[in-house]
Amino acid sequence: MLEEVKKSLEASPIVKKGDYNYFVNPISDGVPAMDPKMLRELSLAVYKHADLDVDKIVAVEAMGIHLATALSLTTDIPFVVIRKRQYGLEGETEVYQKTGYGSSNLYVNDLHEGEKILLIDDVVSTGGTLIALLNTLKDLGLKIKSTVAVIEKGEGKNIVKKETGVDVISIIKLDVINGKVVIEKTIED
Ligand SMILES: O=P(O)(O)OC[C@H]1O[C@H](OP(=O)(O)OP(=O)(O)O)[C@H](O)[C@@H]1O
Ligand code: HPA
Repeated sequence: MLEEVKKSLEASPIVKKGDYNYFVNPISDGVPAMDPKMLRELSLAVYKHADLDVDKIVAVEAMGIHLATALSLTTDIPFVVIRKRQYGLEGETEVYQKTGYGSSNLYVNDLHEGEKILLIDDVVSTGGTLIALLNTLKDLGLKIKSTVAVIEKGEGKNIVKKETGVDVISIIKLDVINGKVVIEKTIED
């Protein structure tokens, strides 16, 4: 298990975004093309390790969406997307997200006090995105049963734990060292 995922990640090109070493991969970018076997493998790993006693799967735009879709098709749990687009719907909540290379506003819709959720995204790196979202989702009175970042880059998970107290489930931990992706561990090791 996860051998194809590891191979694909190790082959990721690195592009510079300012000082930030950004790896490019099907899981985090949809580039190059995603092998459906790999998506199934990742989805199965999330299925095995996350708490699925939830009302909704919550995806973060853009690169949480395919992961949430795959999990939703396996579990029959509905999913909702936290978008970068503002709709101005009643109850919409704005969240400011900052990553290692940019920032934007995110918009939370159709999540209601007391609902149990599984939050899923592709990568946790500086933790900026998950920290901002977890704080907002807690303020909205949601019960966050699982938080998944399929890939943990660097110290992302520890930073989120320190700032929010939340344990992020990650399937693969990696870092970029000397211009290359190095896999540090997987959830199965
Ligand atoms: O831990 P952090 O440093 O916050 O990085 C993680 C975030 O960065 C990427 O999002 P991005 O805003 O690039 O959007 P995308 O999903 O549309 O690529 C990724 O999808 C995560 O949401
Ligand atoms: O290096 C990265 N690659 C892809 N997505 C990301 N999201 C945060 N960092 C990265």
